[in-house]
Amino acid sequence: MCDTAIQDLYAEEFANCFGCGRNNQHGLQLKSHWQGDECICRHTPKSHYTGGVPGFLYGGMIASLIDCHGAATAAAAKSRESGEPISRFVTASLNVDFVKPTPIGIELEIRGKATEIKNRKVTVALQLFAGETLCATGKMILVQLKN
Ligand SMILES: CCCCC/C=C\C/C=C\C/C=C\C/C=C\CCCC(=O)SCCNC(=O)CCNC(=O)[C@H](O)C(C)(C)COP(=O)(O)OP(=O)(O)OC[C@H]1O[C@@H](n2cnc3c(N)ncnc32)[C@H](O)[C@@H]1OP(=O)(O)O
Repeated sequence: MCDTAIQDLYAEEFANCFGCGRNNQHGLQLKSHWQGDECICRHTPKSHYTGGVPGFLYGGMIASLIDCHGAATAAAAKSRESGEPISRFVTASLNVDFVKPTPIGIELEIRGKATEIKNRKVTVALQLFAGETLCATGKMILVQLKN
C-alpha cells in the first residue's frame, strides 16, 4: 500500500472538504490509499451518525464516504495513467445502492476502481464493506478541475 494518502497530495486550496479535507478540523478527514489496482479507504463512523435505528449508519453518511473516496480514486487513477501529479476531481454524478444495513461500531472499508478514463472525466465503481458484508455500492462520474 502507498503510504501517502491521496488527500494529503491535494493542493492546499482544495483541502478543505468536510469529508476529506486535511485542513477541515470539523470534518471526517478521510484518507484513501492506492493498493494494487484499486484505492482503499477505511473509516469508523461515530455513533451519532445513525440513520435513526441505533447501531446503523445514516445513508447520507454512506453516500459521503463513497463520494469523497470516489474523488480520491479518480485522482489517483488519472495520475497513474498520465504520470502527472495528483489533481482535484469533483463529483458530477453519484449513484448509491444501499444493499444491506451498514453497522456502526466497526471499521468500514470502501474500495474504488476506475472503470473508464476519458480526458477530464473518470468513471469509478465503489463497494462499501462492513467486515465481509457488502453494504453499499456506488457508481460515480468525476470531472477533473480545470487549471
Ligand atoms: C473539490 C474542491 C473544489 C474547491 C472549489 C475551488 C475552486 C472552484 C473551481 C471550480 C468549481 C468546481 C466545483 C464546484 C465547487 C465545489 C464543489 C465541492 C466538492 C464537492 O462537494 S463535489 C460534489 C458536488 N459537486 C459539484 O458541486 C459539482 C458541480 N458541477 C460542476 O461544477 C460542473 O458541472 C463540473 C465541474 C462537474 C463539470 O463542468 P465542466 O465545465 O468543468 O466540464 P464539462 O461540463 O465540459 O464536463 C466534462 C466531461 O464530463 C461530462 N459530464 C459532466 N457532468 C456529467 C454528468 N453529470 N454525467 C455524465 N457526464 C458528465 C461531460 O459530458 C464531459 O464529457 P465529454 O468531454 O466526454 O463530453
